[in-house]
Amino acid sequence: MTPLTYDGKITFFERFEADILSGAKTITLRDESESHFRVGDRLSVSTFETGRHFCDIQVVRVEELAFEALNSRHAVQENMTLEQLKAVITEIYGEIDTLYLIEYRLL
Ligand SMILES: CC(=O)Nc1cc[nH]c(=O)n1
Repeated sequence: MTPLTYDGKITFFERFEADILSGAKTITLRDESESHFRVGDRLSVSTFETGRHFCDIQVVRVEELAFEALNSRHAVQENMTLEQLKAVITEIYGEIDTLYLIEYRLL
């Protein structure tokens, strides 16, 4: 079998791992420091807390998104309610105006 070559790495909090692996969470919303991902990139995914690798993903969409434009479709793609999603983003990034939506598929 040909080994996977990676274009980069990304980390997720452990609390999101099960949702990613089950396919319930198909996007992630990041700040400008993680806006460099490109469609087609194959990423090694590990936990933020310990760096444990738990899957590989391929980026299928990258889009700038205003916090104010977050809607219930984004929430479904994050497996949360819209209220929960806004609270999680604010908890992670504080007050933030511009996000980067990264949609991915599991490899
Ligand atoms: C580690 C980290 O920043 N994780 C994040 C941030 C935003 N969304 C997400 O799914 N995971």
